[in-house]
Amino acid sequence: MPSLEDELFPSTPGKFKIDRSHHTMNRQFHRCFASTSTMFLWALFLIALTASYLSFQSFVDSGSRYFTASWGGLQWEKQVRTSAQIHRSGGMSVLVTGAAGFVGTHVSLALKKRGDGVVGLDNFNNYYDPSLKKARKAMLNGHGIFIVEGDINDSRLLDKLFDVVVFTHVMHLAAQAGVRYAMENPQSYVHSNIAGLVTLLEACKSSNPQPAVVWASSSSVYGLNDKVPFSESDRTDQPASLYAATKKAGEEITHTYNHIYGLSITGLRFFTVYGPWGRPDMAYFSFTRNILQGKPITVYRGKNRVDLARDFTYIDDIVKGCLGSLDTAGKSTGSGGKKRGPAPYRIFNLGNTSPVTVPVLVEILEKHLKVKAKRNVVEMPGNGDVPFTHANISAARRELGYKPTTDLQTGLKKFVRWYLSYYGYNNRGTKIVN
Ligand SMILES: O=C(O)[C@H]1O[C@H](OP(=O)(O)OP(=O)(O)OC[C@H]2O[C@@H](n3ccc(=O)[nH]c3=O)[C@H](O)[C@@H]2O)[C@H](O)[C@@H](O)[C@@H]1O
Repeated sequence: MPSLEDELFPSTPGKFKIDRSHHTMNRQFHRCFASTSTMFLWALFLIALTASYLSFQSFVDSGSRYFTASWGGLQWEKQVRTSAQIHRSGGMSVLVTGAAGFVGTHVSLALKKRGDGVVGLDNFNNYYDPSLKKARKAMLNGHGIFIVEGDINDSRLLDKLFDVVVFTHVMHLAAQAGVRYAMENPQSYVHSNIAGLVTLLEACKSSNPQPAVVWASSSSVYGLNDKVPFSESDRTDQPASLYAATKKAGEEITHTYNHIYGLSITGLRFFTVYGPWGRPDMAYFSFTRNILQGKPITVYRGKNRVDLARDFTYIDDIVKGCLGSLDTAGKSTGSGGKKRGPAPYRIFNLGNTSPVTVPVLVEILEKHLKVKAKRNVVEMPGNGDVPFTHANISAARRELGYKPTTDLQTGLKKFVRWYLSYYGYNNRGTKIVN
């Protein structure tokens, strides 16, 4: 039988080595542990020691979180409140996630300009050049819009924001975008488009009153659907990329929050949005950069040498669709995390209804840039792309008053003008050296 001494101090090499040949010490140990009351005291002492260690650890943890967090404090709360203030009668206070993103910047600005309260949230990740996001933020700051630097996965931050402001609406645009990047970094899509979405919906559902939620789905949910034009009632169960799959999952997830908790939900299927302050990862943007720098561009082509086509949609039209969605959203019905009645669940295509092929996109850019592109035409790799997109927008026209007015020629002209000025080119496409 092992002695009590062996059980308390197992002879693990290197730990608590006791010199067994030392008689005096041995006797002292036996005396020490002989009575049960001494043992009890030792046990109490050990428990107290462990407990104080654990509480010290949690103090250190929360302390470091407090010191490293880029949000919180009285001054911060004041900035959030001021930014959320409504300056028109019947206006709304909107939390815009992904506010330093392309669509987020334009929507935030449009809301602020018409007198609504806006608080932005963005994690400024480096999926593409964060300096462009910082520049958008600076522009928004200049218009009195405060952008909180934080992640939609941070439930403490979201709860805090809902504590500080009574948001009537949430415009949820934060996401991991990009169709082809999903093969490189699949986890980031799950992190933002699934986990982040759920964290945000949890905060919305628990908020009292609940806000109405309008969020960005994607035309990519139509996947391999070949019935044209794409209508909201068409099949969306054949996604061609993980990106599309996470957006489709978002549509199902938001449905459950509508069904169980009474959140008012509007999902917007954006069709290849482009324009000034756009996303550098998208074709029209990266083509422009390469053409100006004299570098080749890769133009994908579909099977049987068929050109790929997109229903490119100009940002100002998309903004009108977003504001129309917020204006017609209808209230959430839940409170205290409980549904009190049915709430609206809507999905709309926001497209342009006139697809243009990628080679024509390149021709338009060449014309506006006055520079010839070096094309490298390759067969579309199996990387999640779909051959074409084409929106049927009758539902959005009917319910939101959505009516796109900018064709690709006009929209790209505005984009090119912005690009040249932002990146310091003169209007002949020559870089201005300071
Ligand atoms: O409509 C949408 O829902 C999606 O629109 C875009 O996705 P995509 O249409 O693929 O836009 P681009 O990446 O700009 O590509 C446009 C077209 O150019 C083609 N392309 C792209 C890149 C390239 O180097 N070469 C090239 O020919 C693509 O195959 C595609 O046909 C966005 O990137 C997605 O985030 C968005 O959800």
